Amino acid sequence: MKRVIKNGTIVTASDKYVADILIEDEKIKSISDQIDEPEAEIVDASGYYVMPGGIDPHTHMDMPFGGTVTADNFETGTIAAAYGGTTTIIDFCLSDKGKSLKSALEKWHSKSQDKAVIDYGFHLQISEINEDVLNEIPETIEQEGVTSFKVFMAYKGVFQADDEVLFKILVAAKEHGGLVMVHAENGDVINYLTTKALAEGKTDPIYHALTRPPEAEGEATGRAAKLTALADSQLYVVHVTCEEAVEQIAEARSKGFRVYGETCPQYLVLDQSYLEKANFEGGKYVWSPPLREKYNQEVLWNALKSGQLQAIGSDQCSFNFNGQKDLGRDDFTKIPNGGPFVEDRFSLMYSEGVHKGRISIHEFVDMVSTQAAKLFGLFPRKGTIAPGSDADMVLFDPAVERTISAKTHHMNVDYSALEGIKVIGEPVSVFSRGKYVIKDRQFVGRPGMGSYLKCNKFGLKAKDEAKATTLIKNS
Ligand SMILES: NC(=O)NCCC(=O)O
Ligand SMILES: [Zn+2]
Ligand SMILES: [Zn+2]
Repeated sequence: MKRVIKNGTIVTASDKYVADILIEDEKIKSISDQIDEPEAEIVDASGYYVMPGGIDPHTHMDMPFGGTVTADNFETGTIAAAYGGTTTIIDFCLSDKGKSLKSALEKWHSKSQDKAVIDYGFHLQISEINEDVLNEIPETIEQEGVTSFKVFMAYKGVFQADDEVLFKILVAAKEHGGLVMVHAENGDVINYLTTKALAEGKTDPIYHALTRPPEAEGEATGRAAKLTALADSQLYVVHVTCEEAVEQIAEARSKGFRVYGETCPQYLVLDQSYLEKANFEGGKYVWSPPLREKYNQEVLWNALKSGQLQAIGSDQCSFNFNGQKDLGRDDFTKIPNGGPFVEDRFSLMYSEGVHKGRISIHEFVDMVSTQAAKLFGLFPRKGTIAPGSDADMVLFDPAVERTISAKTHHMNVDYSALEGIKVIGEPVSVFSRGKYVIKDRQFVGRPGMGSYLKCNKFGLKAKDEAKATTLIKNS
């Protein structure tokens, strides 16, 4: 099957130009001023940006957490992702203590295959380390194509791992070409503060934020960065929310350590005051790390612009307000942590970032797609528009104005944490490996059309290389 996307404005992390794109089977075959292919189907992209499909490096689909299971699974979650312009997710596979890493991956494959409508890879969460786990890591990287390992420094008694586990994983990752990811909050301090708050009768959602202070995130981020330096390894800090954490990442990077960071749209547009909404409405905004005081938003935008943070993940982890979030109506620690963002990540970043003049359109593409492809071993198959790359593309209308609402979103969740926020720009059509998933704003894909992606080993200094390439091109 051949398709030509005509007259669109192609935008990548480094370039913007009008040209035609020939798609043959699943790949981009060629890009040229004018492509005339008599047998090809023509797609008119005049007036649209043609951008690489979004890559969301942080999702939790069909994940058991907080005594319940996320509202979105790999089918509903990836359909929503596709509506939002995302063509690849990298989901967190949870491993069980005492069981093999292979069995965890098998479980995640059975949750996702036949369901996902876009391509997907896995990060593997690890909370214990022993000889068996260490022996499985090389095979996990080489054969399973899982090259990133997640350690939670918080959620005491559930996922939390100690520094010995983190350090051993950092050493193993260095040796075998993996990238270690951390949820950086000091879980022991948080455990003390939450227990104390409950004993004092402080049960409302706002105490979720007040018992997880930014210092606890900054401390854990700095500790993880220092252990990374000691192991001469590589680290990706997920969902960075505050000045205290950004400072630690910037300091490590200034010393030349391979420390990378991600933030999420929710931390750029919402703040701690949302947790104070009356009638338990604040429970809708409970996730970890928590929303912060507003000044942190500018800190995060600046960190993205200056390259201290590289990528944008959604941290999609949806729970219904009715029946799930309300498990914690009388005790904020029982509110399942997480929010629904996979559908809005791409458009929100365009609208708040590019439309409002905070970032360039190239920085936008870099943050929502290219950097994740580079850091997680998918580039250049994913994350760009170039001959030989997968034909994962978004036709994006930058002129549409719309309002985010649970009434119109496609996530399987009964509220939107972004309800009422106006955005400029909308994905009109979305291609996954050359096939329409979204055509003229309608889902036309089918469950199972997404493929599992084996990721390549970590490539050193992905961000720095990207910057160097841009500088050479612009000079
Ligand atoms: N973020 C959150 O509250 N839930 C998902 C799990 C995690 O990323 O910490
Ligand atoms: Zn986390
Ligand atoms: Zn997460």
